Amino acid sequence: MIGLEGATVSFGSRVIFRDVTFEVPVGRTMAVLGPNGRGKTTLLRALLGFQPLAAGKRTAPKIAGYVPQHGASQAKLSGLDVVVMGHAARIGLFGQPGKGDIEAAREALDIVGATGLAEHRYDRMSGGQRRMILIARALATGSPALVFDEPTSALDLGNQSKTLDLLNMLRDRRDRAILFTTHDPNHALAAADDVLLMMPGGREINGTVEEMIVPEALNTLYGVDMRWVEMHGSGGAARRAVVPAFAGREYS
Ligand SMILES: Nc1ncnc2c1ncn2[C@@H]1O[C@H](COP(=O)(O)OP(=O)(O)OP(=O)(O)O)[C@@H](O)[C@H]1O
Repeated sequence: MIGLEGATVSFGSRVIFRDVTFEVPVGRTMAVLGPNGRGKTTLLRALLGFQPLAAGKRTAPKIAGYVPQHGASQAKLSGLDVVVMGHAARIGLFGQPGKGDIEAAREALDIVGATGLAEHRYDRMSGGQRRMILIARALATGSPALVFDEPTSALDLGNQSKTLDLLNMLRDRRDRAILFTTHDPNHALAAADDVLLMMPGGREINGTVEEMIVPEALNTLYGVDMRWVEMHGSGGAARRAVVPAFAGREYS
């Protein structure tokens, strides 16, 4: 389980969030949405213990799989080297990775469909390729908690779809607590069970996807009119998406 209880974080006199409580049990996935600068990354960092809490407490395993928004460029390391670092906390600072660590890393690369990147230099990869390596690194920790900071940002539509499929595949295993941030409510519809909304003005609310991803709440969240659209997905099944009223183009 991962979560916060009565958690407050401030930078100097500026409170980023106050008295936030939520939990993600093993087997569920939560999406966190909120406007730019509202504190989503800070919340993830607080959850993982990188950011001290001014009040409250956090629950997280000692080692969590964390996928940051931007991975540092890790000069001259191969994709495989970076994924093996997912085991670094287990290996220890001066330890050498053994056969088992390399096997675990290769398996994680296989799960994310990035086996072909194993021998490529990480610092020469595109943003999307690095993201896949970082996801594999998080899986290689073997942790029951996975935390993703905007896993679909800066990805083209095809890679957004692949990343959402991957999140769903991990969710369907129901053996981890998964948390991800996103700016797209449809990504919460696609890959989450629960949602935490960090509302403007410092209020947080959480509930199931069905309760939280509704036009009224999103109107308030972003200050933009939102509406449902009905459509047929690639499999022919009826689907609902939520889009801003500015989407599309007038036609007659
Ligand atoms: N170490 C820090 N010291 C001071 N202020 C900080 C620090 N880290 C973050 N902030 C501020 O806290 C606020 C929340 O930042 P954060 O990155 O958590 O927002 P976010 O919701 O993830 O934003 P975005 O959607 O734009 O990525 C911002 O105003 C940011 O400038």
